[in-house]
Amino acid sequence: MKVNINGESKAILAVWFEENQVKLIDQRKIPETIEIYSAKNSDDIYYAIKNMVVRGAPAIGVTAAYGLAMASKNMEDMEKAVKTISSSRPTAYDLFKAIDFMKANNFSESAARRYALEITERSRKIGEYGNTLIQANDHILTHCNAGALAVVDWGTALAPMRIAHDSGKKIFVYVDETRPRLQGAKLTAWELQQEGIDYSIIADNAAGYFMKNGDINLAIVGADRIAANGDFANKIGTYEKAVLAKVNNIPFYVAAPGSTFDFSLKTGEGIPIEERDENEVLMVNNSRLGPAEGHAKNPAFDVTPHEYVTAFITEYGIFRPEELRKLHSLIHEDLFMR
Ligand SMILES: CSC[C@@H](O)[C@@H](O)C(=O)COP(=O)(O)O
Repeated sequence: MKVNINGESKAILAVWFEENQVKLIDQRKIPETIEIYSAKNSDDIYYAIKNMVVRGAPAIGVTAAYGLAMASKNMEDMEKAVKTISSSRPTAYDLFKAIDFMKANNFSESAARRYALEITERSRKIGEYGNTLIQANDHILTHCNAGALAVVDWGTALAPMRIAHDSGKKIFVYVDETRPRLQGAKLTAWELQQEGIDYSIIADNAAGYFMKNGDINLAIVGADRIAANGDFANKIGTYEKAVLAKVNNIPFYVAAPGSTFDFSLKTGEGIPIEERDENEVLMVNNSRLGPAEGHAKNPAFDVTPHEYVTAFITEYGIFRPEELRKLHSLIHEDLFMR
């Protein structure tokens, strides 16, 4: 991704491996500053994923892959390292896919590097397929952050927008602020700004207003886990946006690589939904909302039923929910995904 550092445009990745450390852009600090977090063992990897130094399903997977390669080089107890890293967050399937990939490849550094390269290249392909769905002057809604920060580069939902913009299509993006962690307002807005793509941040409860007024004509979001029937988990608030899109006849696309599809689950009912600390909801800029004794509920994801999805944009092409069997066979035949 392009990043402006002291007036100079530089290309950087969200996650990389250097001198036996896993390097992460600290996403808790964006957009204020670009700081690098260096993970030196599997406990650091656990901390980084759990506390969202790194977040976004594919980026979590790549971090786990590098983390296991690092742990193996450091002669950590690998059973313990796998257990620690897999307990960091429950919802994104990419985490478990990456751990299985590393187990099957003896936790080697070359395997982790290959995993990262594959995921990055696949998200670029998602961008190319997704670009075919975007017309000049489209006004596109997105939720949370499914951009380069959430992968390694390119993104999933944002990759089509970046490629459309680079190919000269003028587009405008409506960015849901995405309470409580504000991935939209902080991360997506920052990425679009770096890329020179026009956008406005909107309050989480404003999408219906803009859809009804005809201001939004397309929605693209990412996913954390997609079941065999196309029900999918994504950041809390995605479900209501999908329902609103259907009511307003707005196409609603989900962009995700093969590593996010969990075909062992028939429907979205079995997707584990992470419940995070209530203080993420209660505390805003270090001040507390509501009464001192008040409590909050904080599910990090919701599940959108497949009937609200127009199609899935993947590195294998674009598939309507009723075509997911075909995608299942393609993923099954793909040696990297096995
Ligand atoms: C390409 S990222 C896809 C999803 O992981 C993304 O939309 C999302 O919901 C991220 O949630 P987060 O809690 O920030 O990890």
